[in-house]
Amino acid sequence: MTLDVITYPDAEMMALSLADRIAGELRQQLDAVGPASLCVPGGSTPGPMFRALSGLALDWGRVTVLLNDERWVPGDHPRSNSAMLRKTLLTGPAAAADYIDLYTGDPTPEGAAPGLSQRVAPHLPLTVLVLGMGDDMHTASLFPRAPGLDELLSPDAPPVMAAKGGDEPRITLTAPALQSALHIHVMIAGEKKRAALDAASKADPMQAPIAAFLRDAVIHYAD
Ligand SMILES: O=C(O)[C@H](O)[C@@H](O)[C@H](O)[C@H](O)COP(=O)(O)O
Repeated sequence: MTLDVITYPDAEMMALSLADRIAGELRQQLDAVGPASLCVPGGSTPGPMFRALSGLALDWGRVTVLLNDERWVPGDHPRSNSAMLRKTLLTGPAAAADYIDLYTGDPTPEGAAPGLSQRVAPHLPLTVLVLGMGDDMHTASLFPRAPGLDELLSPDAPPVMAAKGGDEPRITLTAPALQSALHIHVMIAGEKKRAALDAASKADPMQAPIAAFLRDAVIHYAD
């Protein structure tokens, strides 16, 4: 598979330029179609892009924001992706966005998944999807060879399911929900991830889950 890769001179350029591009895609949806949805990764790479995006002029009140996935920890936990998002994206003008928090406080992600599927379904297809990738080629909480990965990748999967394979229990959007997006961006930094992405482009999604999204994605890369 040939990858559509944009290589930036540095991480700051990647953050600013991707933030601009995403704002343009959301504006286009808001102007021409109706309410927009923006689904974003956790992890450490996207913080600077989120800070840039949060300050851009947009009718944020008509945008729904949600994470690709969440670790099953409370919102004040150091591992909470929501905590990171509240500090970086859901601030300034972007604080007006509607935020779907994937951590519900239920004892298990399995118990919360059906309710979250109902909450997320009206926002599909996603307008803009941004994905990150781990060195192991996982994306969202779709981990290589994890128990139940085949169900998360199935075209019949509900929008949200519990996931295994990370350090703690997780909840994740499934492959069909993520693949619904009108615009898909993969954001990676560092040579190790670039090499992993090249390997993933030749691999099966069960071994390299990011592969399920590469055909329709624009890859944004900085060293
Ligand atoms: O909660 C998570 O772990 C993420 O949503 C995950 O899919 C992330 O995007 C990658 O692990 C990359 O993370 P880094 O940007 O920290 O390398």
